[in-house]
Amino acid sequence: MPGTTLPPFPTDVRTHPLLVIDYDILRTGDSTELDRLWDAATSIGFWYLKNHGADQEVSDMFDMGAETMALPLEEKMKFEQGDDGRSCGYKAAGANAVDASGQLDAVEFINISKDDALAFPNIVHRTYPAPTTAAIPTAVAPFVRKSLEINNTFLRIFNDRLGLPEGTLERLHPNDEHSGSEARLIKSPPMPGRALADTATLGAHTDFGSLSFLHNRLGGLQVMPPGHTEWFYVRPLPGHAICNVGDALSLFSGSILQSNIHRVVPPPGIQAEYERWSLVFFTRPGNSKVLRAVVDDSPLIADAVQKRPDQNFDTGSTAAEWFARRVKYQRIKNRKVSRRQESKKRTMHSCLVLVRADAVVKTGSRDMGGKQGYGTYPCSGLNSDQLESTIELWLSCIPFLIILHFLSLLAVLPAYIVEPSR
Ligand SMILES: O=C(O)CCC(=O)C(=O)O
Ligand SMILES: [Fe+2]
Repeated sequence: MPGTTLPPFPTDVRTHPLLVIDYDILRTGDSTELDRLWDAATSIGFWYLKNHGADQEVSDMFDMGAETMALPLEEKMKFEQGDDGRSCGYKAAGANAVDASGQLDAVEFINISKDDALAFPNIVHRTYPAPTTAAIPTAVAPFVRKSLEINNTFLRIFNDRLGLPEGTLERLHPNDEHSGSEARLIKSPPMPGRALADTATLGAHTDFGSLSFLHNRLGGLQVMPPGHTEWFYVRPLPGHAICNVGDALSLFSGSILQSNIHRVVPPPGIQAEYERWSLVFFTRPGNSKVLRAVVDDSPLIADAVQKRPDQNFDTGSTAAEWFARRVKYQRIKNRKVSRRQESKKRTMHSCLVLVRADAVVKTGSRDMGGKQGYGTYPCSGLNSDQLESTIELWLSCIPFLIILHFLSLLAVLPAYIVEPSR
């Protein structure tokens, strides 16, 4: 809660260190800082950012969040995001699944579209609860503008390092095209003595978009770094944002930039007794942009793609279509399946788990979050939807194969029957 003194992050839990990038130094074009950012973005895809200059905007957003979340649930539900794949709006705790078994999430959040924030008082996508709307000109729009400025700086740097013609990545993320870019304010309830400290409150996932600019105060965020099979906490550092690469940018770059799997669990130790608040800005590609590696414009990306023939670098989907599918699938209501479908899904899930484990072992790379994730399975070159359809197709062929087998037996059987009687 804004203004509350929070207990320190415990020293006895497993954490993963991230590189600290200094935004002030980065903007001067300092080559050491640029190299360090490149190292972070191409290894784990996560880094801390200090001196980002967004402290006031972040603090105003947390105030807006506290007022919005204090509304009665009934009021917040009038602005629910719905089940049709739209992200902006309110999401109540328990509306999303955190894993394939259907375990529910424990966080509530409000997503505010960059398009609504920048067009205010015009409405592009939807309306928001009164305290959110009142804060759009004073808190939300300034936070969105600052976040875009920072993420666009990263895009320009990555553009240069990837050897792309000037402005390529920025043209895939135009500020003035409608997109899924949005600010998200998340609240998790206190979870004192929670027995299932290992149960995610926000399920394991990779971020759909291109870049995320995250601010949290309490622990709970965990990453599974490449080459590991265990979760590590990311220690929150005062005044430092946590930045990460998402699936779309990873795809554009032919997987040179890494989109890493992460999740949120209850804060460790005594911190679990406090409400957990976090704030993210997601930069996502323009709605009309097709999600595919930019091979024609960069020999570096073309080479990276060529070295990964197992991976599909052309989704054939626009950012709008891809994003809507991901959001929709997270909703628990869209996961309700009949008992027959349930067992079929379970079979498919087992297949997916095998394929995913195989992918990690074979390539040393992370999967993109499986059923909750948004990306491709490296060893199959398919995204989770495509992989699921392929497995479904194979499973549906089984009865046909059995009949074929039976018919071929019938064809050879007379010979067997006639033969012995001779
Ligand atoms: O709350 C956090 O620390 C992380 C949130 C997150 O990963 C997300 O909203 O995508
Ligand atoms: Fe995330």
